[in-house]
Amino acid sequence: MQEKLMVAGGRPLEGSIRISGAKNSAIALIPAAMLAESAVILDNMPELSDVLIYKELLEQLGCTVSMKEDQMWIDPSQALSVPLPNGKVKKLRASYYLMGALLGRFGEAIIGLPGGCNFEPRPIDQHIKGFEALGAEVKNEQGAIHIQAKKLRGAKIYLDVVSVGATINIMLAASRAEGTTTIENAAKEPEIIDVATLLNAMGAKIKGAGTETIRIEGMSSLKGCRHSIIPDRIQAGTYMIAAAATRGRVIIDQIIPKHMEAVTAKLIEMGVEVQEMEESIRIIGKPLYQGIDVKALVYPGFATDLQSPMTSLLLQAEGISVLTDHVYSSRFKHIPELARMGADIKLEGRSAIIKRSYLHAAKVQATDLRAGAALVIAGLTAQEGITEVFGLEYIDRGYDRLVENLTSLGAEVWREEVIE
Ligand SMILES: CC(=O)N[C@H]1[C@@H](OP(=O)(O)OP(=O)(O)OC[C@H]2O[C@@H](n3ccc(=O)[nH]c3=O)[C@H](O)[C@@H]2O)O[C@H](CO)[C@@H](O)[C@@H]1O
Ligand SMILES: C=C(OP(=O)(O)O)C(=O)O
Repeated sequence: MQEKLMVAGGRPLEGSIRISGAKNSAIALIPAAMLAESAVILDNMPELSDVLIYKELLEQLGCTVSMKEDQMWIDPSQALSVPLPNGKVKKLRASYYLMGALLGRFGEAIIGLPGGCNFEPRPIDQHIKGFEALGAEVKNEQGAIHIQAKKLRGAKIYLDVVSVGATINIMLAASRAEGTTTIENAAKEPEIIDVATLLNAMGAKIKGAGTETIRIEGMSSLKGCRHSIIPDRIQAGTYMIAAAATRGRVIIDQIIPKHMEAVTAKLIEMGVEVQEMEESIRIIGKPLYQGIDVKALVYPGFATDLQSPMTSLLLQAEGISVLTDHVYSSRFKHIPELARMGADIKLEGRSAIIKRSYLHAAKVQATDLRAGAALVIAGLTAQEGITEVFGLEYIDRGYDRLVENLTSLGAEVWREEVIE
C-alpha cells in the first residue's frame, strides 16, 4: 500500500522527543555481525524499512535473525555466501556492505549493485579498489559485483575520495585478512567509529577510526558480542531544524551533542537559541533569522544529509542564504518541489541561492529520503492548508516513528493511503 504524509502547517513544535539509533550505523553493523562465528546482539536498533530489508537479506544468507523491541539478535554461525545479484539488495544503498562482510568471512561474494537514494550517480570504485588491494578479483557481470579471493592479505590503501561506504567496507573485509591494512584518507564519521567499536568487541584490532588513518590487524576468526548503536545524528539534526523552522521549543533527547556541532553552530549563526546539555539539546526558535552560508562537507563538517532539511529552514531567514554541497554536486531534487510551495531558490552549479519565502501548502513528491524530510519541514512552516507529501516510502527509510514524534510535539500530521 502506497501512503502519503498529510502535514498541516502553522503550528510551532513544542515538547521533547527521544532519538533512536542511527540508520547509517545500523545498516553497517548488521552485515558486520556476519563476520563473527557466534551471535551478535545489537541494542538501540531503529525500526526503519532499511533495517527490516537488511534483516531479510541476512536470512537469505542463512543467518537467524530476531527482533524484540529495539534489540536485534543475529546468529551468523550457519551463514553462507549465497549469490544475491538481484532482489532486495537493490532496495537499499548499504547492501554494498555485504560485499566486504562476505568477502571477509568467505573469501567470495556476488552482490547486485546497490539501490537506495539515487539523487545522483553514486559510484563504488573506491570500495572495489580496496577489495582488489586486499587481493580479491572483482568483476561486474550484468550489474552484479562478483568478488573472489584465494587469500585476503592486508594492504596499504589510499582512498582517492573520502568515502564513508568504502572506509567501512574495507574495514569489514580487512578485519578477517592476513596481516595489517592501513586506510589513508579515511572518512571520519561517527558511524565509522561505531562499526570499529563493534568489530573490536568481536575481537578485531582496529585503531584510528575517526581519524584519517585507520589500521586494521586482521584476525582469523571473530566472536559474537553485544553492542549499542549510537544515536542518529541526522534524525536529531532534522528535528533541530524543524523546531527552529516552526519557531518552536523542543528538547531533542538521547543524542551525542558533540556529533551535532556543525548544525548547532549554523543554527546559532542564524539566530536560533541552542542550549546544549549532556545528552540532549534544547532548541528555542526566534521570530527573526539571518540568512547565512552553509557548506555541506564530510564530517566534522555540516552533513550533506542535512542539506535538504536545512534548505527549508533557510527559506525562513531574512536576506539571501547560499547552501553549497561539496559532497554531492547535484543533491537538489527537493528544490523544484519546494518551488511548488512558493520557495524562491535558484540553483547555481552546486549551490542553492535561497531567498526568504512565505510558503503555502501544496502536493509535493519526495524523490529521496532527505528531500522528503525537507518537504515535511516546509509543510510544517506553511502558513495555512495541508501539504501532501508523496513518496513516503523514502522517508520511512530513515525516520522511525515520524508521525508519532511530530504529533507528540503538537504537529498535525497523519498518513493516508494513496488512491490511484
Ligand atoms: C548508508 C550510508 O551510510 N549512507 C551515507 C554515506 O553514503 P556513501 O557511503 O554511499 O557515500 P560516500 O561517503 O561513499 O560518498 C561521498 C562522495 O564520494 C563519492 N564516491 C564514493 C565512493 C566511491 O567509491 N567513489 C566515489 O566517487 C560519492 O559519489 C560522493 O560524492 O555517506 C554519505 C555522505 O556522507 C551520506 O549521504 C549517506 O547517507
Ligand atoms: C542518502 C542517504 O542514505 P543512503 O546512502 O542509504 O541512500 C541518507 O541517509 O540521506
